[in-house]
Amino acid sequence: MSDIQPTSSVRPRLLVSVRGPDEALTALRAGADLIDAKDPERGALGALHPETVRAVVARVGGRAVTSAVAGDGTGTGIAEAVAALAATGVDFIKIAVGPADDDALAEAAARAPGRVIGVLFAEDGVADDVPARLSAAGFAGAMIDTRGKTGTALPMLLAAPQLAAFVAGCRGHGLMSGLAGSLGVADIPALAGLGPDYLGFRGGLCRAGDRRQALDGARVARAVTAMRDGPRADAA
Ligand SMILES: O=C[C@H](O)COP(=O)(O)O
Repeated sequence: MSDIQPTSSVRPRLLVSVRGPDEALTALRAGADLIDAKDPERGALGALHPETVRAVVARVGGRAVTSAVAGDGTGTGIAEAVAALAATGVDFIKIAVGPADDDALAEAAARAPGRVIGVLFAEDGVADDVPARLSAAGFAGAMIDTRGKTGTALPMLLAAPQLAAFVAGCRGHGLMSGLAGSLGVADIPALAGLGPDYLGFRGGLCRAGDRRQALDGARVARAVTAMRDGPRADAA
């Protein structure tokens, strides 16, 4: 289990979503901090087969934090999916938490204690009580992503004060916080200044900016540089 925990770290880490072990190696070699296994052919939270996730974990070999999405369903089905992914050895499992009730969230989190991250979609808005609910359910973190992957980036859907309030709420409840959603390297300075634990990317780091094409190691490296040289939350 890698060491990423909710911290007051002023510089966010870079999460890169990959579709398999080869892309995981590309992201790792370019300097990504979190390698996130997901199927870009199946929407914002498309789950890969557990054996593919296991292969990603093996290829990363502990050199970065790993995560995998369990799908965008909710309820008891998601609890089984969490258990299946937990068995692959992946560090964190991401699930959609939109319509789920607190009992379903707690059941899902209990299948991988301290390893489940709740994903909210910006299009649905972010209620103020989400960090408290997820923390009470036993989640390790929360992130905001975009459901629609047609190029409308997160900052076009939620204003900086809303994102900052979400990040602060997560930190106040001991949750890791992540921001993602059709982001590009140019989005890094403003979002890094809000103090999230990580920023998530795929499409903006793929060839032609198309999340369904291959991950581009040079673009990942540019994002790593921008994250490293960008503003710090305490400079905000
Ligand atoms: O978790 C990461 C995001 O889903 C990345 O996907 P995107 O940059 O293509 O929106």
